[in-house]
Order: sequence, then structure tokens, then C-alpha cells
Amino acid sequence: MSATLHQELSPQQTLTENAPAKINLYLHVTGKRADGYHLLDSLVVFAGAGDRLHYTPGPTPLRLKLAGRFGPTLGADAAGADNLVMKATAAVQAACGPNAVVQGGILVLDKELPVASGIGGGSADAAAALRLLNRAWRADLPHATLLRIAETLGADVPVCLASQTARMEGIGEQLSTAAPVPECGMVLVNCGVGVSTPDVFRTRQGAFHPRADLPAQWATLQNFISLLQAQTNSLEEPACKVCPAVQQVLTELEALPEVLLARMSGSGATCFALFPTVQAARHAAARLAQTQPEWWVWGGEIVGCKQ
Ligand SMILES: C[C@@](CO)(OP(=O)(O)O)[C@H](O)COP(=O)(O)OP(=O)(O)OC[C@H]1O[C@@H](n2ccc(N)nc2=O)[C@H](O)[C@@H]1O
Ligand SMILES: Nc1ncnc2c1ncn2[C@@H]1O[C@H](COP(=O)(O)OP(=O)(O)O)[C@@H](O)[C@H]1O
Repeated sequence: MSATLHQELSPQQTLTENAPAKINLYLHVTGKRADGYHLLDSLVVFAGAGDRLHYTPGPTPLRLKLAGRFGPTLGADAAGADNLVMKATAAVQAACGPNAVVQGGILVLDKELPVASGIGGGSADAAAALRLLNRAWRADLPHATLLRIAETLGADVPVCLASQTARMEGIGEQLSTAAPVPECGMVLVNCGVGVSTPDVFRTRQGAFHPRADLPAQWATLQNFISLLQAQTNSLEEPACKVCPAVQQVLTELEALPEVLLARMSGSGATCFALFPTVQAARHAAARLAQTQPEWWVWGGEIVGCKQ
């Protein structure tokens, strides 16, 4: 957060929610609905990387300020009603009962995740706003109500609400529990080119991929990686056509020492790689950040790994 914003906030009153990046470890397009939306099957995890949303209650109206590395990318216009944070805020307000204490004040979004990049930053922000204002305004909306609101905000918002490893099907509304993934490290890389989700879905060709057969528990890290290697991201090939830099990112990730798997997340362009340890991932990220200083590179942990 910038020094100016810090001065506007009173730290004692400020509440904060993390908005972790969503990573699709595999993503199969399994079919297409009559309305043109594609059916998906995906194993979703959350990374230690993320945006942060801060809220300091105060007089109405409620304002949103953008900060962080990618705040300027989102643009000043994006601090209005179109921002998913403000849409989530309006939805919580509309659902509040008479005992809630709805206030104005200031929301500060520390935008640390690249925008329109396949890791659901906007969805994570919306989910963080739902959790944060439900708490701050003492709205006490049950999880089921928040989930219904989340579905109206975007296909990835429901899975971001709990921000825990989950299997995601339908267009994102069908969530089921998935076994915690074995402890490992992750690197995320974005080449700085925003990729349009509709363009990628339109470019996809060929047969649909089947629903994956997942075990109830992961026996070992090797077992986990082997199963992921047998899956794919159905959107990787079309994304490479829309944005050829994705292939370069994948090639660089595959060349890193100790890498176990490299793949694109969501509709791109962010790609991830898995490593045997968090330390190996951090070393690999530091190395890549040196050779590709223009890229956004992060290395660290997956949230909620099996210890
Ligand atoms: C692909 C995923 C996988 O997690 O991640 P991201 O790349 O966004 O991170 C999501 O399903 C993205 O869902 P969402 O973020 O809501 O997609 P939107 O941008 O609203 O969709 C834009 C357009 O893409 C197409 N679309 C989207 C989702 C889907 N399941 N089928 C589609 O055909 C539709 O043409 C839609 O109008
Ligand atoms: N808080 C937000 N953060 C990012 N994008 C937002 C936000 N609010 C609205 N948007 C819009 O949502 C679109 C998708 O953003 P994002 O969630 O980053 O994509 P993806 O799911 O592909 O990573 C952006 O192009 C942007 O215009």
C-alpha cells in the first residue's frame, strides 16, 4: 500500500482478507452447453501468491482504491461499480438482514496478481470482498448464501470463496472436496500479455477431453505428478495460438532444474511449474526472474498442502 493510502487508514480499524491466486492443475473441456458455455473438469489449488483487500469502515459512500504492482494495469476506471470487488459489495449489502451494520468507508485493493491471466485474480478479489464485508458488517450470511451470491459474480468466484483445494465441474458451480495435494513447491510466470478468455474458448478445436479419474488420496508426490502428467489443460493449445509467448514461458519452465511439471492455468496466459520442495521453487523463480526481468515471476507454496 502507498504511504498516502496508509495515512488515510487507521490501522486499528482496518480489516484485511487475502485473495489467493487460483491455479487449474489440469483443466479438461468436457462438453458444451446449449448456451455456448463450455463444461469443465478441473482440479483447483490456491497459491501463496495473491491480492489483498483492506477495509476501513467510515462514512458512506464506500470507495475503492487500487494499489499494488498491478493496480495501475487495472486502471483508474476500474475502481468504480464495474470492479468485481464493488459488485460483491453491492451484493452483500442487498442480502444483509436488519441486524447488519452496513457502513461506508474505504476499501483498498492491493493488486499483486496480473490481470486477465488465468489465475482468477478478479474472482479471488470478489470472494475476498464477500468474506470481508460479511464479517465487517456483521451480516452473518451463511456460506450457502455467499455461494449463491458468488455464482452471480463469475464462474470462478464460488471456488475462490473457500480458497481451498477443490474439484470444479459444470462451469464452476459444481464443487467437490479433493484430497489435499502432497507437499511441493510452485512457480508462477506471466509474460505480461493479457489473454481474452472468450478468444481462447473460440479458438479451441477438436474432441472434448474426458472427466479425469482421481484417487481419494495421493499416495506419494510421484504418484500425484504422474496422474497430473496424464491430464492436460484443453485450453493450452488454443492459448498458444492466441498468445505465442505462452509456449516460450512453458519452454523456459520445463528447462528449470528439478521441475516436475509445467502447464498453463485457466485460459492463460499464466503458467505454473511444480517442484519437489518450496525451496527448489523459490530458487527456480529467482533464476527465471534474473533471465526474464520483464516477466512476473513468483515462487512459493500451495495453500493447504498435505504435510
Ligand atoms: C477458464 C477459467 C477456468 O477456471 O478460468 P480463467 O481463465 O478465467 O482464470 C474460467 O472457467 C473462466 O470463467 P470466467 O472467468 O467466468 O469466464 P468469463 O471471462 O466470464 O467468460 C468469457 C467468455 O468465455 C467463454 N466461456 C467461459 C467459461 C466457460 N466455462 N465456457 C466458455 O465458453 C464464454 O464465451 C464467455 O462469455
Ligand atoms: N478486481 C479485479 N481484478 C481483476 N480484474 C477485474 C477486477 N474487477 C473486474 N475485473 C475485470 O475482470 C477481467 C478478468 O480478470 P481476472 O480475474 O484477472 O482474469 P482471470 O480469471 O483470467 O485471471 C479483467 O479483464 C477485468 O477487466
